[in-house]
Amino acid sequence: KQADSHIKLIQPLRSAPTEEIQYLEDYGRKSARESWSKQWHNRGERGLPERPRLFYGFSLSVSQKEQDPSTQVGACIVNKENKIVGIGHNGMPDGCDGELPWSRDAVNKLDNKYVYGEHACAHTLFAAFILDSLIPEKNYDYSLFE
Ligand SMILES: Nc1ccn([C@H]2C[C@H](O)[C@@H](COP(=O)(O)O)O2)c(=O)n1
Repeated sequence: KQADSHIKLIQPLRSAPTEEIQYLEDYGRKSARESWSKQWHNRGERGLPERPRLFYGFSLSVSQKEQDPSTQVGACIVNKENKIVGIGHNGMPDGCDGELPWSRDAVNKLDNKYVYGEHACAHTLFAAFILDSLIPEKNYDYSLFE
């Protein structure tokens, strides 16, 4: 799909220091609550551009929804206009929560999550494309993000 070349996938570094993760999570929540349009083109106090930092914050926040007991990964898909077109996390396919195993090293490979689980980026990308095809006018409510 042509849109592929226009999107950026933003995922937090798993090795980020705890305090930075906490900061980004708080930042994501705070930004969702407040009107921050005036800051949109500004740089944050830590020197990072506001938007990537905000997208990181959302990714980190949504990763907390994941049920995988060992690793929670969030993803945020942003189009060429820097609008969020998808947000999601790793996990089992929709509708299969509670049905499939979370084991990592069971002897029988079919008892391991890796056979069934979806990476956060794939899960989110898929959902974004479904949304895109269901609403071709792209008339999403982006007011929260602008
Ligand atoms: N880029 C990545 C890498 C991994 N994940 C997910 C896939 C699994 O649910 C989990 C890894 O589990 P572990 O081997 O750490 O028990 O993380 C992802 O979504 N995106």
